[in-house]
Amino acid sequence: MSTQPTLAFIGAGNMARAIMGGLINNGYPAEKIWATGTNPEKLSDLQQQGLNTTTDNDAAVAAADIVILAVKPQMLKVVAQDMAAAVQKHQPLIVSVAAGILCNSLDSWLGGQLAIVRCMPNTPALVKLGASGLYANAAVTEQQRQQTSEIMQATGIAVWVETEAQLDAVTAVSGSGPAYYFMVMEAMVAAGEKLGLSREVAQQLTIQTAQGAAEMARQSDVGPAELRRRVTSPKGTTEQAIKTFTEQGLPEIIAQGMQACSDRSEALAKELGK
Ligand SMILES: NC(=O)C1=CN([C@@H]2O[C@H](COP(=O)(O)OP(=O)(O)OC[C@H]3O[C@@H](n4cnc5c(N)ncnc54)[C@H](OP(=O)(O)O)[C@@H]3O)[C@@H](O)[C@H]2O)C=CC1
Ligand SMILES: O=C(O)[C@@H]1CCC=N1
Repeated sequence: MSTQPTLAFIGAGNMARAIMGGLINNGYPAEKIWATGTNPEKLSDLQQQGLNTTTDNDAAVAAADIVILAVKPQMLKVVAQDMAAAVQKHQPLIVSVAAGILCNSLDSWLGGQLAIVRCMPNTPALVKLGASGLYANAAVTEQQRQQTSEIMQATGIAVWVETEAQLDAVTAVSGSGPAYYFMVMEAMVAAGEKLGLSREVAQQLTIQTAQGAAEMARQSDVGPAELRRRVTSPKGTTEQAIKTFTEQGLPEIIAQGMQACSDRSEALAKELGK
C-alpha cells in the first residue's frame, strides 16, 4: 500500500475483526489501527496484538484518517450522533460497513458535509478471500476512493458499484453469501453422516470439495454451468442429484432467499435511517 492511513474501527465485533485480521495478516502496521468497543475486556486480545484500543470513540476518531463504522445498524444512529463533534473537528473519511444504512442518514447523524464510503464486506476478509462492494457519496475524492480500494483489497477483492441501491444486491450476493455456503456445508455434512460416514470424514470431504469447486471456478475460463456439466456423466450419479435438486426447486429457493436478503437491506434503511 502506497500510504498507510491510521484507521479507527468503531466497534470491534465479527466483521471489524475479520477486516482487521486480514489487514494485519497482510502486513498492515498494528499501531496504525484503533479498535473501539464498550467492554475493555473484549478488546484486550487486540491490544496484545499491538492495536490501539479504547472505549472512547472520540479518542479513536481524533487519531484517525479513516473512521470505519462497524457497529450493528440498530446502534449506528446513537453511536454516530455521539461522535459527531469529534468527526467534525477534522472530517476524516467515513467508511460504513453497516447493512442498509444510507450515506445521507450517516451524513446527517455525523453533522454533515462528509466524504462517506459505504462498504459491504464479508467475513472471509480474515483469510484474504473477502469480497467487498463499495459505493462513494459525491464528497469522496479520487484519492479517498483509491485509499479505500487499497485497504479493502488487502483483505480480498473490492468492486465499486454505481448506485447505492446496488449495495442491497451486493449484500444478497457476497455480504451474506458466506452464510449460504456454510449452510450448504452443514447440510452436506449431515447428509454424508446419514449415508454412513463419520462426522469428521464427512466434514473434511465437504470442506475440501467446496474449496476445490471454488478454486476451479476461479481458474477456469468456462462458467459454473459448464463446470457442473463436466461433473455430470450421462446416466451417472451426479445426474440423479442434480435432477432431484432441480425438481425440488433449489435455484428458485436460492433466488427467493437472496431477494429476502436484499429486501431486508432496503427495509433497514427505512426502519433505522431517520
Ligand atoms: N458479520 C458479517 O458477516 C457482516 C457484517 N456487516 C455489518 O457489520 C456491522 C457489525 O456487524 P458484526 O460485526 O456482525 O456485529 P458484532 O455484534 O459482532 O459487532 C458489533 C460491535 O460493536 C460494538 N459496539 C456496540 N456499541 C458500541 C459503541 N457504542 N461504541 C463502539 N463499539 C460498540 C460491540 O462491542 P461491545 O460488545 O464491546 O459493546 C460489538 O463488538 C453491522 O453493521 C453489519 O451490518 C457487514 C457485512 C458482513
Ligand atoms: O446479517 C447481516 O445483517 C450482516 C450484513 C451482511 C452479513 N451480515
